[in-house]
Amino acid sequence: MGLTVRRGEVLALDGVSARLPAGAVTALVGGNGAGKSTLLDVLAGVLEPTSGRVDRPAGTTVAYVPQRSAVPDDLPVTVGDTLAMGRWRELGRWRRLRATDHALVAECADRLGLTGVLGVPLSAVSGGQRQRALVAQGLVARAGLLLVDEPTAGVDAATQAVVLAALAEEAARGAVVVHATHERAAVDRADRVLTLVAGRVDGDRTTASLPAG
Ligand SMILES: Nc1ncnc2c1ncn2[C@@H]1O[C@H](COP(=O)(O)OP(=O)(O)OP(=O)(O)O)[C@@H](O)[C@H]1O
Repeated sequence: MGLTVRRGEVLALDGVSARLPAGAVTALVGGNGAGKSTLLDVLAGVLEPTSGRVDRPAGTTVAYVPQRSAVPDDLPVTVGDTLAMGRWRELGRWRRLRATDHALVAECADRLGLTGVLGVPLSAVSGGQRQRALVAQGLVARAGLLLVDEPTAGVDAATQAVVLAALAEEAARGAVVVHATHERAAVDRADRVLTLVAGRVDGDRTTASLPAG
């Protein structure tokens, strides 16, 4: 990669190189402004790097779950709609869900404990349920590269556990899973930890070699 991103006066990423393995969950850590969201944006292809490039196998599909705070609370959609949107990229223009798509939505809703609220407006469920709905949308996409920005921020321990288990299952399916986090529990559950400090990689290691505490 060797990614550099200039945002105004700031070098949000400053020569970032990393290998993101398939079949593993990589936690992206670092303080506020370290460049985590910027790196996810670049990996997702929604932000062009100033220099460097992302090498990914041809045909790799990408699902990007942004921070919950980046999604308006009052979107006029149900939880079920939110999950179904995860199929849109594959369905193309008419977005008519097939039986297999409905089955995938139902399966991911079940995995994230959302079956009972599929018909409820996204604006009427709790913050934790909204977070799970966004993650479920990412799972529904069945992408080769799943990028998730702070999926366990501001949710209770039970929801954190459900979300982290779902990410681990996606990796077990063979996906590259990368999520930005500030939560210790999320770092502990990850297979790899990539640490950013001021836009540079400050550590790229398996969790086994992380200091305790
Ligand atoms: N849209 C933008 N325009 C200009 N500068 C930006 C923009 N988004 C981020 N930045 C700057 O880029 C740098 C990296 O920000 P980024 O959001 O990637 O960090 P982060 O590690 O995700 O932080 P946080 O933990 O606070 O979410 C920061 O200095 C930030 O101010």
